[in-house]
Amino acid sequence: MKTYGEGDAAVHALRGVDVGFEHGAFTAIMGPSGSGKSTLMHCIAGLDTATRGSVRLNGDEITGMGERRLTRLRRDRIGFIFQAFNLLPMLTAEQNILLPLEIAGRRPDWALFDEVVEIVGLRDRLDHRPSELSGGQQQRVAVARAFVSRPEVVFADEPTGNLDSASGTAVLELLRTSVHRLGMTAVMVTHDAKAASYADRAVFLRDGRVEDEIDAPTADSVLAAMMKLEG
Ligand SMILES: Nc1ncnc2c1ncn2[C@@H]1O[C@H](COP(=O)(O)OP(=O)(O)OP(=O)(O)O)[C@@H](O)[C@H]1O
Repeated sequence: MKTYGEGDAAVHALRGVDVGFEHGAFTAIMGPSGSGKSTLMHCIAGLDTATRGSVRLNGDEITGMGERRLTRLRRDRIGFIFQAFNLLPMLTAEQNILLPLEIAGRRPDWALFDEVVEIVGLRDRLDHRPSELSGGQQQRVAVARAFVSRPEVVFADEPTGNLDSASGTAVLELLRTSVHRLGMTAVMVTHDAKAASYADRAVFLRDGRVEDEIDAPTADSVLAAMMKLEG
């Protein structure tokens, strides 16, 4: 449960959401604007705290953790992909990919680095700075950065929101490939039915509640579920 504000001004952004994200799967969180998608992602990623209830990452309770422990948890156990790429402009693609590991004081797993770079197709762009890369390539750097530390879960918040349709499709394909080939776990917030169709499962929110879910979603089945939700 997540409530913003108090009394008459209280907004119940999440009400009794009970949802799990299976290891090794790529899950999409869908729902109309204001349904609580971002709030849910922020609560499960340790970016915000649920007002009541429990959030567990591989069995560890994160609700009630202080800011310092949450910062460490996000750094060591979670990968993030944002709509706005969030790369550092003065670093090369390779340096951007390795930065979270460096900050955590961890040595890269070079075999994994090579595999991730191959999946995202950036081998010949590793020395380029973000300004020398297209939007789609920058997001591929962000995908590589999220997976190269082998986090327990990768969260992607509207990862194709800033991309044209072809680059967006490429990013979704390699997100799915990364999850399946590397045996990792990802959760993506999106309002795009086509984007959700790349996931193994789509979970639908409305008014802060889980209203529906679909296994092996297609663009059509997601659109139908959205129509039902909004109708
Ligand atoms: N910091 C905040 N303070 C007060 N209310 C908030 C805050 N953040 C979100 N809300 C409210 O909580 C509800 C859920 O918002 P949330 O951003 O999680 O929805 P969303 O499904 O991600 O929407 P969108 O698709 O438009 O991004 C909305 O009614 C929103 O106005």
